[in-house]
Amino acid sequence: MEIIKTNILTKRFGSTVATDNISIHVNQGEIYGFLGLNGAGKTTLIRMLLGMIKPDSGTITLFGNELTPQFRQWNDIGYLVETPYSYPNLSVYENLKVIYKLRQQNNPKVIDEIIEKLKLTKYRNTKANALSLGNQQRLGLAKALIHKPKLLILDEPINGLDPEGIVEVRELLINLAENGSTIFLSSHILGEISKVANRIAIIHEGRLIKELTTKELSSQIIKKILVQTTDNQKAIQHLQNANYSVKPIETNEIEITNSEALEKPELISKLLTENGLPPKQIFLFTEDLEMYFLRTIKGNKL
Ligand SMILES: Nc1ncnc2c1ncn2[C@@H]1O[C@H](COP(=O)(O)OP(=O)(O)OP(=O)(O)O)[C@@H](O)[C@H]1O
Repeated sequence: MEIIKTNILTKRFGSTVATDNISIHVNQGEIYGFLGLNGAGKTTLIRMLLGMIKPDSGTITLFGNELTPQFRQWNDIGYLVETPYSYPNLSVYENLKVIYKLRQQNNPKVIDEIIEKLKLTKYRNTKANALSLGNQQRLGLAKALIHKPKLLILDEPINGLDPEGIVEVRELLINLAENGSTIFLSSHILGEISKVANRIAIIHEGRLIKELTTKELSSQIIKKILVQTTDNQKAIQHLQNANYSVKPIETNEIEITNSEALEKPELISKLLTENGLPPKQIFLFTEDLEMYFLRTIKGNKL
């Protein structure tokens, strides 16, 4: 079932086209990563999904129902948009109690359950204004999750979290999706999104550039083996005789790109050693995810 569907969604601010004819869909149980540099249009799209701003043109369908003023399923959605806002003079527990009431919940146990889930137990009675940025973010996530929404929309959810917090939130999101929740999350960090999302959309200057599964993304990342020996010219001869595609590169290394070589780099080592040219250096180069991102954006600018 399609939980989110946008159809040629456009929003302008003066002469800036913040989102330009964006059509995407997100299926139930998916973690959908919405990836773009700062200013790409991520928050604008999220604010439209949440009915906070109106598109200039195009439509949004959530849970199969078009988003109009009559839309009634807000309680099925949890969200965290930009810096989470909390009541500064209320404690973590009191802040959550406000949301609990707003969400018309009727089992007070859920407040402490969510506090525990987000590892905020130690800060239960701490005022929001005394929390670290990371714990404010955890409180924001707790507020988004307290009513066990079917759809979770998160704008840069790992902002401010330390590495341990990032891993915890990643595991939490994966667990929620495994239990049937649908998660739409934005980020400008491709490495992070690729660890958690099933599908990824790349947005740049308001336009959807690419939509692909995380598997497809991994197959599009450039990988190669780089070898250095005491006599690269001789080494190239031996490698070519064994049917490897090789070429010398400026860094005094040999580049090998065959998939067999990538799968079994030890065979390269063995071949060269047997021919009296043990590699001085051999390593598997994998394109940095940020490099992939920039390469994709460049390709679409032409
Ligand atoms: N209320 C507004 N008024 C004028 N321009 C806006 C407004 N909101 C967004 N924009 C512009 O629209 C474009 C997209 O902004 P948006 O905040 O959606 O990007 P983003 O991908 O979320 O980036 P960031 O991660 O920096 O928040 C930017 O050029 C931004 O300056």
